[in-house]
Amino acid sequence: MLGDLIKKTRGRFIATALSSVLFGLMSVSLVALINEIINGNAQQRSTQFIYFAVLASGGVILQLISKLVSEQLSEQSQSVIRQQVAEQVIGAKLSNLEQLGAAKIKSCLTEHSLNVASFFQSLPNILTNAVIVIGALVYMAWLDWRVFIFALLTLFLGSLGYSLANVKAFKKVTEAASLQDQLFSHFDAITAGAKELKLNKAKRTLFKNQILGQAITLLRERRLQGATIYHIASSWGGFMIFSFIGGALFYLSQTTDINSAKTMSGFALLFLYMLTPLEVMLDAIPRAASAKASANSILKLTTKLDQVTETENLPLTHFSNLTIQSLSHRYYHEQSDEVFSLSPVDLTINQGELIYLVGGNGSGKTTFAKVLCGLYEADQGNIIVDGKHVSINELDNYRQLFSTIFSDYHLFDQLLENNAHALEAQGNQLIRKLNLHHKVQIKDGAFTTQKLSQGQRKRLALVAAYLEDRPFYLFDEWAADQDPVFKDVFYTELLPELIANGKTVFVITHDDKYFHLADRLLRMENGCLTQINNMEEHIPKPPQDTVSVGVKSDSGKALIANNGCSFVKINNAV
Ligand SMILES: Nc1ncnc2c1ncn2[C@@H]1O[C@H](COP(=O)(O)OP(=O)(O)OP(=O)(O)O)[C@@H](O)[C@H]1O
Repeated sequence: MLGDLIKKTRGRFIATALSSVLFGLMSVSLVALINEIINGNAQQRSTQFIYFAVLASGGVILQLISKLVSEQLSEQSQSVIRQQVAEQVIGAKLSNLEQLGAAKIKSCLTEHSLNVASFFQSLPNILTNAVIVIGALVYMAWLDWRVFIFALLTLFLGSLGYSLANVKAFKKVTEAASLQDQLFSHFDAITAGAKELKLNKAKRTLFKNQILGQAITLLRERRLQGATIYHIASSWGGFMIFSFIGGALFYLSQTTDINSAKTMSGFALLFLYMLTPLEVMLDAIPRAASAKASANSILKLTTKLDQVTETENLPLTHFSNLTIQSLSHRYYHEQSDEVFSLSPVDLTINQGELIYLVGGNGSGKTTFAKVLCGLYEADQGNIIVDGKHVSINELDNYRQLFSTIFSDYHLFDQLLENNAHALEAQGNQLIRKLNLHHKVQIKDGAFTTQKLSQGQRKRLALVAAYLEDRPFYLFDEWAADQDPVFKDVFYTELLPELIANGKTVFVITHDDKYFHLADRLLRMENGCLTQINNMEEHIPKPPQDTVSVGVKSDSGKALIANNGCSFVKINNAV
């Protein structure tokens, strides 16, 4: 993942790395120069001061450049990761997304991306400090090779302690990363379940303390455990550094042949100068571990998102007949070890047909609709459009035939049409037709509001679907939350209008009152699709008397109350 990031931010990464390395080199040279100035003679000093001025001002400028470019690098890397994950999510199969759940995806798009990007941003800083440490070691070797060997030995022991600690700490950090994904699903529940939590104090307390509270505590504990191990390792590293300084000083003070003022002051300067870079590098290790855990989470997510290679062919814009042959789909429920299967379906739909699909809850109507419009890849079977087989790679082109409103539809604020402005007049006309004009309009290619009732929002979704102007319309219980008047408008006006305009319409419905309007009636039962040929038997007889669930009015006449379902005359209303 880091390699990919470096590739995508190459320009800024090279600029940051280069300025950081140069700054590191200048810093070490400055230390060496200071030591030369302290121990040099008066003759050399004027030239040395010129060098000092050049190195110092060059260092300050390079540090500024490095900070500025690194800031840009951080923002760019964050947007690259987010864009990359978002693109993969958008391109993934619907079944993958449903299996993974929104929480994991959100967690990767936010926290995990930020984690990786912020470590990536600190890479140049780590590089600078690494250069300073390496430069200091080289200068040390030049001053005295024995101290240099001693330094290498210390570094080896220090890093050995770190790598041992890292094994344990990384487990905690990885665990924390997956706990964070779970926490995001609880965050979703806070807003999605706001009404339920507000209405039930006991549930709210349990959710707050046991579900959310425990998840937050567990995450905090794992992060803390990981950080504690790293801090202990860091202290071990600090101990090794001071042991080295102490040991080196002891050695230098005991060794007469190298006990020159220049060597001693050189080592003193180096020790002091190396302390901060070493600490920065030690501190970078826990952040690197956390970034690695986040990168792994992102990688795990993206590898579970199957991307389909699309063909160069143009999307389908029309069809005369659409045949599905032995098409089936199955869900596997891991927790209950159960399977729901849609039995192989054979069906031909002709352009301009109005088809109703009926069936009980959980019988598989929505699943079939998703397979029909290509949202789910069928486990077996074929889709044939005008005699041409639709391959998996052409499924996206095939999907462009459909405009759908499922019960969990999402209505975008923007129309998301290339010619959105040109469609405004038509859209506003439809809004008027659906009696929403006093609530909402389309302005600048977007709906002015979505603060509408459930039924009104669904009508607005219908406007958006109409504007898509696709040849095949699929409505999954669209009318379920419409009032009787609009139900009637939908079945008796809107659907026939769509058919009259050459569209094909597939409606999932429970409204038996309108079954007689369909060209064909299909039934789904336990995943089995059948066609109802004797439609009359399934169409309720029109009521012989008019309506009413009634109560007696003051005048003694029965009041008519339309309950929106079937109409029953109650003669003996009291
Ligand atoms: N995303 C999913 N993952 C796993 N199983 C699913 C998924 N969606 C639906 N199911 C299962 O498939 C079966 C059929 O569901 P489906 O939504 O197709 O029924 P339906 O006939 O549309 O029901 P309803 O009338 O209640 O909308 C159900 O038993 C359900 O548990």
